[in-house]
Amino acid sequence: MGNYDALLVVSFGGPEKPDDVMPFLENVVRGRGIPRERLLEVEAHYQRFGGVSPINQQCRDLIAALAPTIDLPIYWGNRNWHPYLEDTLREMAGDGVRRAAAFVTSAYSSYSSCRQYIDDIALARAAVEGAPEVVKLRHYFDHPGFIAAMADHTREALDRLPDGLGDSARLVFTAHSIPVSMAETAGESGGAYEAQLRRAATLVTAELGGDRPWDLVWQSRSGAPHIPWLEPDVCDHLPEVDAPAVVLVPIGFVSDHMEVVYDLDVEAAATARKIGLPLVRAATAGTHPRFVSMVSELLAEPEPVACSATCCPAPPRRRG
Ligand SMILES: CC1=C(CCC(=O)O)c2cc3nc(cc4[nH]c(cc5[nH]c(cc1n2)c(C)c5CCC(=O)O)c(CCC(=O)O)c4C)C(CCC(=O)O)=C3C
Ligand SMILES: [Fe+2]
Repeated sequence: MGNYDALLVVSFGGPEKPDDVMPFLENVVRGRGIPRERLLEVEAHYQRFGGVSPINQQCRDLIAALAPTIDLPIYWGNRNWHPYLEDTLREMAGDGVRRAAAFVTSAYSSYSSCRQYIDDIALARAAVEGAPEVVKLRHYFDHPGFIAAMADHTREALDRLPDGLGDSARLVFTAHSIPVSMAETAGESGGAYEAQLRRAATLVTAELGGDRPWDLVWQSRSGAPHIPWLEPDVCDHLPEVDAPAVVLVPIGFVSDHMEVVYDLDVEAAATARKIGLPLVRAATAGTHPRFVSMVSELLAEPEPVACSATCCPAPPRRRG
């Protein structure tokens, strides 16, 4: 069992009022060559929800659910918005925390979903005198707690379909698209992001019993149009589905993010309506009791071996 004196929940961060949106987006895309038009489009998604991303409240809810289950003080720091990791680490140092376990709200290997969190934790630690040591907990995409939560939510979604469609509905798992070059180098030997997503989808489907067919597709593509990203996009895939109904399973996200409430619940839902395809979206893991208890199980495991220095390498930086 790891010898920790605090739990640090590490997340992406998101805006909480209209004026936060552009500064938040600028933090996210700094040096990443994201076209201005894409940024303005994404800004509109956030403004449609009053400039509030669901992600921060999801983090607060998770921490509230974790508190009674974990015998450690719990802190919260984000990469891209308040509360920033650096501020949280300063608070932890002031409280005398020496060694914290980090639970990152991203289950998979890739630069964006793992290495970038590790790098940002290291940068924040370097800026804080006496910062605690931070041990990142292992990837949990295949942990029985995450799988049970997603299987439960998938079952609930199947039950929400109109009469009789549950048995023949196709499961369409979705995850954030990433550049093909990032996917090819994900993990210790490449391809880990997609392989882990396929593994999680396989485990969730197995838990539902039978041999229900499923697909893994992508969403929320960003970047310049000439750079290849993982395909197909969920909206291009739906018209190709040869089944009377679909349950979308956002296996790539552990809680509701703007990508879930806009890209799936608005865009993909509109696509399905247009083609007359009954579609429901499974809930994200969020504060499902098995997902919550998974965190204390991870804390009780032997300390994880850190990723090697060459795991999930950074893509080349563009424009400063
Ligand atoms: C793999 C992955 C995850 C899953 C792992 C994880 O959960 O961390 C994830 C999560 C998230 N991504 C988020 C938001 C954004 N991601 C962007 C851009 C990008 N994402 C990428 C990948 C991922 N992103 C990539 C390769 C880019 C291109 C720029 C770059 O190379 O970095 C942009 C720029 C605008 C645009 O979309 O073009 C935004 C606003 C939010 C917050 C949502 C909210 O507010 O609720 C969350 C949780
Ligand atoms: Fe993203």
